Amino acid sequence: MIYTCTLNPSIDYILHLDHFTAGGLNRGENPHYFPGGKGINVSRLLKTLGISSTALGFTGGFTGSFIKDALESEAIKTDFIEVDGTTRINLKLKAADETEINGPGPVISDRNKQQLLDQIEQLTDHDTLVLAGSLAKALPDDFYKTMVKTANQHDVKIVLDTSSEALKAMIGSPLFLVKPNHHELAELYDTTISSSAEAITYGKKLLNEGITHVLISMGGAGAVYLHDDVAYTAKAPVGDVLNTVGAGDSTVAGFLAGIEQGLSNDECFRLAVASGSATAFSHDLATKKDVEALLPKIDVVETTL
Ligand SMILES: Nc1ncnc2c1ncn2[C@@H]1O[C@H](COP(=O)(O)OP(=O)(O)O)[C@@H](O)[C@H]1O
Ligand SMILES: O=P(O)(O)OC[C@H]1O[C@](O)(COP(=O)(O)O)[C@@H](O)[C@@H]1O
Repeated sequence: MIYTCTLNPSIDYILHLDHFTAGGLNRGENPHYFPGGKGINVSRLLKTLGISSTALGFTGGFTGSFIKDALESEAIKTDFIEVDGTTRINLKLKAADETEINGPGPVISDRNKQQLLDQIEQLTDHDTLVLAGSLAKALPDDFYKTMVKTANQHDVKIVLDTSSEALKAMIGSPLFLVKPNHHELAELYDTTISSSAEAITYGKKLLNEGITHVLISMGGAGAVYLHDDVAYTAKAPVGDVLNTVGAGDSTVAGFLAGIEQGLSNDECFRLAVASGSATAFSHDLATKKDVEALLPKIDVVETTL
C-alpha cells in the first residue's frame, strides 16, 4: 500500500484576475477550492491513475473537515490526526503571473507527533511512504528524519518531495525517490541550475548520497531522471497552461503509478512527465484521459553517466 503523508495540508483557493495590483483592491473571478498539500495531491492523482493509497497527516478545524470530505468523496482512504487549530488556506492568484501565498498551518503538539510516529510503526516492507510538502509549525527541521528512522525499521520505501531545510536535513537518509524541482536542488547545493546538463550534474550528487531514483522537475522545460548509471531527459509538451499548482505532485504520482504497474524506468519517467504536464494544462489535477493523451508526446533521451 502507498501511504502519503501531508504534515501541512491546505485548501488551495484559486482565483483568476485580469491584473493583480499589489497594495490595491483586486476582485477575482472563477474561484476554485481544492483539497491541497503535496501528499494529498499525490493521493488524488494516484487515484485518478487507478492506484489506491491512504492519506496521512494532520488536519484541524472547518478546513480540515473540507479536506477529509473532499477526499472521501473521491473514494480516497484517509487516516488524518485531528489537531487543535485550523488547517491553512493557500491562496493562488492567476493573473499574468502566478502568485502563491501559502499559510503557516496549525501548531502540532508533541502528542500529535507521537500519534503520527505510532502510525508509521505499523507500516511494513510492502509499503511506500510519500513524505511531501513543508513541515507544519513547531515541527523541527529534522522531523522527516525521525519519521524515516521509524519507517526504516520496517523496511518501508521512502519517497521525499520537500524543500529548504527539511530537504537538507534528509540528505544521507536511505531514500527510494526524491523529486526536487530545479530551484530546490539548486538551493540545496547553493548554486543555480538553468539547463538539463546542470540538473544532471547536481542530480548525480544525490545519487551518490545513496538515493535510488532522482527525479528533477524543471517546470515548462520538462524533467531529468537519474537511476544507476543512466540519466533520462524529457522536454515538457507544449500546451495551454491553466494551473501549475500540483504539477510537481502529479509528477511524483505518475512515477509511482508506473512503479506500481511494473513499468520500466523510462516508462515510469514518461508517465511522470505526462502527469505533471497534464496537470499544468488543467484547472484541477489532471484526469487519466488527459495523462494518456500526452504520453505519446513525451520523448525520453537516455545518456550514460
Ligand atoms: N509550463 C509548463 N508546460 C508544460 N509542462 C509543465 C509546465 N510547468 C510544469 N509542467 C510539468 O509539471 C512538471 C512539474 O513542474 P515543476 O514546476 O517543476 O514542479 P513543482 O510544482 O514541484 O515546482 C514538469 O516536469 C512538467 O512536466
Ligand atoms: O507544503 P508547501 O511547500 O507549503 O506546499 C503546499 C502547496 O503545494 C501544493 O501541494 C502544490 O505543490 P506543487 O505545485 O509543487 O506540486 C499545493 O497544493 C499546496 O498549496
